[in-house]
Amino acid sequence: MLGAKALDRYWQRSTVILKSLTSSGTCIAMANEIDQSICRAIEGAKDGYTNTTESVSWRGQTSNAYQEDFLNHRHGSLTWNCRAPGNTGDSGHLSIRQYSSHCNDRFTSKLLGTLPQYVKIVEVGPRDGLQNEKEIVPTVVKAQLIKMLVSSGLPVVEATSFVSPKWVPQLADAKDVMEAVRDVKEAILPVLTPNLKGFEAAVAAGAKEVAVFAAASESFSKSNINCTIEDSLNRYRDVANAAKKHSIPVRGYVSCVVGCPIEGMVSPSQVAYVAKQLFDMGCSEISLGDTIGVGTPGTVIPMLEAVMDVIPIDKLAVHFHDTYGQALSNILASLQMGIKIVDSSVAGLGGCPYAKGASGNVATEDVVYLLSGLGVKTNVDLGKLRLAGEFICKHLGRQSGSKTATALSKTPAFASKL
Ligand SMILES: CC(C)(COP(=O)([O-])OP(=O)([O-])OC[C@H]1O[C@@H](n2cnc3c(N)ncnc32)[C@H](O)[C@@H]1OP(=O)([O-])[O-])[C@@H](O)C(=O)NCCC(=O)NCCSC(=O)C[C@@](C)(O)CC(=O)[O-]
Repeated sequence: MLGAKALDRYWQRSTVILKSLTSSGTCIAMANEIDQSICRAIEGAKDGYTNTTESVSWRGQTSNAYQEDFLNHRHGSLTWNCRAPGNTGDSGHLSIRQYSSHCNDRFTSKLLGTLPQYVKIVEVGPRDGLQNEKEIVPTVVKAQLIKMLVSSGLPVVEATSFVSPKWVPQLADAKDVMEAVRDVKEAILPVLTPNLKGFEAAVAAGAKEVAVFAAASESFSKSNINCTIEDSLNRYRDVANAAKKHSIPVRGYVSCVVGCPIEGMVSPSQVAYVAKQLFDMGCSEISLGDTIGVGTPGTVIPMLEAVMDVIPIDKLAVHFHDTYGQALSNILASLQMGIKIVDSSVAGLGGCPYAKGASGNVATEDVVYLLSGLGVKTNVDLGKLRLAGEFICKHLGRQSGSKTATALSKTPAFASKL
């Protein structure tokens, strides 16, 4: 017998475990653990182990029955697609099942609900990532990073910010960065603009899309952009009106959608209010930022519910930082609610200079891996994306913040099959 029966049994067991973990917010980490166990077992089987100690394990519980079935299927190859339960595919191919909303699986479809077929990833590494670096990254490196990210298939790569160089010296070369990527046509390269001055400079530098950034917390607004929420909304109305004249789309960010580094918890109604103001002034997309990464599905879901009451869901994006390791859980919860746009940062670069303690954004590599496992299309080539991550990490002299990139760099044989 091939290993498919065992996989079916194993998959069913895994989904039951996942169900019990959903409320704890740790399901994704655990799911990855299960996936990796399966992959290790398969790799062991493929390498022809007869006496391997590798087996599927779950919190110390191991099942040799699964191991035996894997081992029986020694020459199987790894394919990434979605198959109905019981369908083992061509003989000689062991299928690691991916969930997709089309899968008619007893447990996975019930647990995960209907997920989008395609998710647009908005890469924010060159802006949100590099704005927080101690060392100023040379323009040529920034431009190379943007080009590598675009070549991986990312549809949107936020390139830089036209903010005050006194406030964010790391991005003082915004004009030069735009000049260096002028020939990039395959992706949209939006830039942040905090006011009309920034907008005009961005347009002069060739920006075709801009973003404004408000906050749901009064204290954060003051520390980030030196004005109240209402004053910022007035500035952004000016930017939105000017952008209309140039037919330039404006993305609106709301920061601190769950918590604020100064004020603590932020109410969903306050987030909905600021988001609606941005939407009403003409922002074509609203990105909801958990700036300090404190959210869990327990706080993110009510926040999204409040915003979805006032803004169409297809206009909403989520932007999670991974300070508490909750970003992937939050993304899954958001997808289950119908969100189709996710912000992330290559190698998990990032943080906000005005949000003490905020760690990097969720890593794009991890998001792509998650979505691929769920059968959700992104059109991003994980191999090329990893190269972009390696490139910038090498320049910064540090390890990647992406678990996926780190794991794949240690298992090149597995990486080559993705
Ligand atoms: C908003 C300001 C400009 C107000 O700064 P201010 O000091 O209150 O502004 P001001 O109007 O008094 O001007 C002060 C000086 O800045 C200049 N200035 C004024 N505007 C610009 C401009 N656009 N570009 C270049 N220069 C500018 C202006 O000309 C003047 O120059 P001076 O006369 O002293 O030589 C400042 O606070 C600022 O630039 N803040 C940016 C902060 C920032 O970039 N934070 C990070 C991005 S937000 C984020 O990361 C969160 C997000 C989006 O990722 C989502 C999430 O995670 O939640």
